[in-house]
Amino acid sequence: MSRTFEQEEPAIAIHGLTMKYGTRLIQQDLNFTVNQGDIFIIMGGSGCGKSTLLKHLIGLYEPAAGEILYDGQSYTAGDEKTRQALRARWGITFQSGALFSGMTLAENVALPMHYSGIDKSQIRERVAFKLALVGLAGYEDYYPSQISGGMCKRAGLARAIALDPDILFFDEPSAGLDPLSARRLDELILNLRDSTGATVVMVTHELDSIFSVGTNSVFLDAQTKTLLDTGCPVWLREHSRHDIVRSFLSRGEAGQPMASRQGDKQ
Ligand SMILES: Nc1ncnc2c1ncn2[C@@H]1O[C@H](COP(=O)(O)OP(=O)(O)OP(=O)(O)O)[C@@H](O)[C@H]1O
Repeated sequence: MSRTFEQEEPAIAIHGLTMKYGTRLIQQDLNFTVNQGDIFIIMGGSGCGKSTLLKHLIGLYEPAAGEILYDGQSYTAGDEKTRQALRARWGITFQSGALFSGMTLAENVALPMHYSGIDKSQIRERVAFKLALVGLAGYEDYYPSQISGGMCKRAGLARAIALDPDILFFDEPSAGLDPLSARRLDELILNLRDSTGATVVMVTHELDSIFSVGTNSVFLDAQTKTLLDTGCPVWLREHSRHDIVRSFLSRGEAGQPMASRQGDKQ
């Protein structure tokens, strides 16, 4: 499917989404959009439902109510064929979604390619290209145990972009990294967005990341069990009408934005 930035449809539109575990309500009546090319941050206090929202976005859980659309196409109401076609356009990296330790970096990155019908003769070259994109050229034959945590995260990104996804989903991409490696990962995410044109959706607690790469966001509140605000994090820090959002975003020093912002205003 081609990626057209001129189109009016948002990359993702969420209408009246309610999420539950059994009878336990996590969040209700969420309405927001993720635009093409956004680096969209899902934020909020601990336990408010950020990962739960991400899992709904990638179809791991069914909404208790509401609808999720991609490029105007309903995933929620879609049949399995529609859903499969939509999923094929996503790249996903989970915090715990580590690399397979018994496989080299090249084998890890090649894994999704083997299931996608890509010609075997092209795989090695494509893997090398993806590893080069994340700064790991020449590391094809290393095992995860032979490289640093930051490099492992970057290899995870290479695997997530193996099939040229339109949307990248990350859960706490920089968790466990030292500040310098976390910053490098942010820069990489920004570069990948710019070089591949993918939309990025990520859960993160890290204020530095939120401000340096986030072009758009949603703030979930555990108490009211709904979203309080949506928009560019830098803008929300100054202008959210909710004290709790401004105060959450004012904790600590905010770095200068790295992103060439597409949504500095709401
Ligand atoms: N599979 C599950 N079954 C039942 N309850 C769950 C499940 N997963 C998460 N929860 C609960 O749902 C709530 C939201 O969890 P979630 O992990 O989405 O929050 P979060 O905002 O990502 O949290 P954190 O910032 O601490 O990572 C929590 O109270 C959690 O205990």
